[in-house]
Amino acid sequence: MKIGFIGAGNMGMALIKGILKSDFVEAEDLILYDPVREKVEGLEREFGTVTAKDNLELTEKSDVVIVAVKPNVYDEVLKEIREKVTEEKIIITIAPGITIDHVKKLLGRGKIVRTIPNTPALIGEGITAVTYSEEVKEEDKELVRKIFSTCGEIVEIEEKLIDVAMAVSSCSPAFVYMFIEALADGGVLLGLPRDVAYKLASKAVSGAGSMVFKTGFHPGQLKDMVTSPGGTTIEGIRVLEKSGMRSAVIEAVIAAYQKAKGLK
Ligand SMILES: NC(=O)C1=CN([C@@H]2O[C@H](COP(=O)(O)OP(=O)(O)OC[C@H]3O[C@@H](n4cnc5c(N)ncnc54)[C@H](O)[C@@H]3O)[C@@H](O)[C@H]2O)C=CC1
Ligand SMILES: O=C(O)[C@@H]1CCC=N1
Repeated sequence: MKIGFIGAGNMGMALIKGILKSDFVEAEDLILYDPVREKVEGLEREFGTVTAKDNLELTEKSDVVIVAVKPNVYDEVLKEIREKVTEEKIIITIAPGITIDHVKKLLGRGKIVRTIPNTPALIGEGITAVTYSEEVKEEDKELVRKIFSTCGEIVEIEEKLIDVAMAVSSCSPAFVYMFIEALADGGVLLGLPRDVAYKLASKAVSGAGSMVFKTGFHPGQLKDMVTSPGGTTIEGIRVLEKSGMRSAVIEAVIAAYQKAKGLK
């Protein structure tokens, strides 16, 4: 089974490296194209992936094609590969705002899978939201699950919620990095060495995320387990609530979602 990647930028590269770290496919089963040839030739040298001459050759040789270009390049790429897309090929999109209907109109055929991954895929800690066109059979879904499971978790949701998932899990790593920076800055202000502050802050954030994911406890319950009566944490919470932290985060999610509606 051959998996092609059109585009090896930040997200494409995270998925490629996530897949390479697993033993799901051999490196030679990954066929890559990016006009910035150094990106894919570097992978070929390091891992033994295959560099395609162009997107057409990539599509012809691949059973699954993952289109990992910016939303405004999608139309150009889909029109370019159209002649090589057969009924049996699985075409996977990873961009906000690109609907299954839109891809179908441009390609005319193929099994379309719409996903939204995130960059922690690079270390196998990603999560990908997935939705399928009706042409996708159960065995194809199983294959898609296996591909994205090499990069972390997957959730299957209705297409109308994909861009909501994008805001919550694909944009949010950037929001969380800002939070980590801010936590560390606070520590540095109070005298912690910068490297120690990043270690403490990042592990606290990933550990807290895992507590929610793995225990299934309500985040409020976990928060209460940290917050001793009359203690230190509640003092910090008072300041965060006064500063409108929750509302700011909700507004950020809405803004990211709304932006997806106008993309392409
Ligand atoms: N960066 C992220 O965290 C996430 C990105 N996405 C989506 O993934 C897609 C890619 O985003 P990034 O990797 O961040 O962007 P990027 O700009 O880092 O990568 C895009 C890559 O596409 C290549 N490219 C441009 N024209 C091409 C063409 N005609 N054929 C083949 N390759 C071409 C570029 O050279 C570049 O390497 C976007 O649609 C983005 O919305 C989705 C979820 C998360
Ligand atoms: O910022 C962006 O547009 C991309 C899509 C989701 C995360 N990064």
